[in-house]
Amino acid sequence: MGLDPRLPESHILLSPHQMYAADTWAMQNGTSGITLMERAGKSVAEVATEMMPHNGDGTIIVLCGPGNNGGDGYVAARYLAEWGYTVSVMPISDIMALKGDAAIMARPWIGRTRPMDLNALKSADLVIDAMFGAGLDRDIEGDIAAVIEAVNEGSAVVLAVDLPSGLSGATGQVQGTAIQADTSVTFFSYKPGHILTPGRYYSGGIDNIHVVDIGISRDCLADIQVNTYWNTASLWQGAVFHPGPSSHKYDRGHVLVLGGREPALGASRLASLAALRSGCGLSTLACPSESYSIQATALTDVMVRRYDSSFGLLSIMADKRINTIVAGPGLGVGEKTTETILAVLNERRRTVLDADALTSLARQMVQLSDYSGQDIVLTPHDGEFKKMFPDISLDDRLSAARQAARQTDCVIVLKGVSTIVAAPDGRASIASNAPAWLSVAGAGDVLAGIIAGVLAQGLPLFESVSYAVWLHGKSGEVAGRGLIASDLLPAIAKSLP
Ligand SMILES: NC(=O)C1=CN([C@@H]2O[C@H](COP(=O)(O)OP(=O)(O)OC[C@H]3O[C@@H](n4cnc5c(N)ncnc54)[C@H](O)[C@@H]3O)[C@@H](O)[C@H]2O)[C@@H](O)CC1
Ligand SMILES: [K+]
Repeated sequence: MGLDPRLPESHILLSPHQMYAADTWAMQNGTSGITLMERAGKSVAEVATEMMPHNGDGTIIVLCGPGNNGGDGYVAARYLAEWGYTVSVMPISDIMALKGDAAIMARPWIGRTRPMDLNALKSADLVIDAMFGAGLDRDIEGDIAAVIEAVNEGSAVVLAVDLPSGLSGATGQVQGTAIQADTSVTFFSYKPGHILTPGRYYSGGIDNIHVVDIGISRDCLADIQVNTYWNTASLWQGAVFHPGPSSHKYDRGHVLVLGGREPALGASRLASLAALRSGCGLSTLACPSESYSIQATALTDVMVRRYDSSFGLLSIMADKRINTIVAGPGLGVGEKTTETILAVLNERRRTVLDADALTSLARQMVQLSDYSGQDIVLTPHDGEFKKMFPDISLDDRLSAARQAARQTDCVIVLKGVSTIVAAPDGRASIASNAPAWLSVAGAGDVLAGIIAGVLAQGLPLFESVSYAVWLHGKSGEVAGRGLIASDLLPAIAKSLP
């Protein structure tokens, strides 16, 4: 079982670097490294027993690496042997070169230590991967890569200690090659690499990553600048608007969606309806005169206005109750769009820029940082991101989103399997709840609308956008396989927390 997302602080993700700080804090405050390792290894052994037949049959091989991850492996092996399992250790490096806590933990191991045997690895019942964890600092190559390939090709069930070896805990990327684990046991908190993809899949999937308490007090967090979060309820639940008995629609904000011309009329409709479903009080779609009657006929719950110039748009926006704007879905790419967006930005409302708005801005090299201090959200997918930020590599998506947020002073929603929300102040959330079938035409338009609908309710920006991304993923799950974008609209209502 993975971590319960409703638990307070379950959303905190510590990078390997921050985890070292937590370990160090614990050691300076009375818990020795040996004690931490003993607890870590014991909890690995406990999870291992759940993966083995209960009659004690079957063979376990523990692959032990050169550092403290290997130390955890020796402890796990000792407990499993004590509990009657057939377990052997296969070190991937010279045991005599072990240092510190790992060397201390290798000493009491009196069970079988065997030389590397790829065939034995392939046919074991369970392989415990204690080769590398937080200390992975380069690509895996050569003999060790061959060991990993043998484990991945073999029939053994695989339990990874802390992280599957070869997986970066910071980025979720594979360094050279990586163990494909069925289950992982990590300590104190998830690491970003467990939630980001492909790391989440290499770790066994979110429900199969156990986070265990090894006795590190939460007090250590006071000394660690946590800025990366799993996008779950405990991150944003304090920031969700729940209308009270006397609440009025005007308390819940008014979203204005800027629509364009044929053939993409549905996109802005989806966004304007998604905004309403997400709890804002009112939603208006502004569109050019030529598409007015089509949009007005198609929409019942959304008000429809016409505008044919920036001037016309500004007269609609003279209504100060309109507090959030969505520009992009179906707006069209080009100079006119850029001009419209600049007119909107000068009005200083909360603004969501998506799709055609992003492409138009990228072409004209508009400096969004000129609007610094405003609440602007950009929602690029990879293609749009590359056009907007050609100098930022997407190899490490978390860093890329953070860099773009800092550069533009906007909140970046980098859409993908694990959508990242990054704020200019360095905070970032990573979502893990979007089902594969959410990737359909129009789903992005719905997301832009949900974000605006939540933003219109006036709650803190980063938490609101993270919540909106979560709600979009949840709606995809509720709508189920085979969904089309408009199925998401009723599903939003069923997904509200
Ligand atoms: N006292 C502690 O600090 C605790 C540490 N814990 C465990 O310790 C781990 C971190 O230990 P370490 O910092 O020793 O790091 P690791 O054990 O993850 O690995 C470090 C070692 O691997 C080598 N290495 C790194 N990348 C390599 C590559 N690509 N190819 C070959 N060799 C490579 C390094 O040179 C170093 O010798 C955690 O993941 C966790 O499992 C837990 O026991 C909890 C307590
Ligand atoms: K490992």
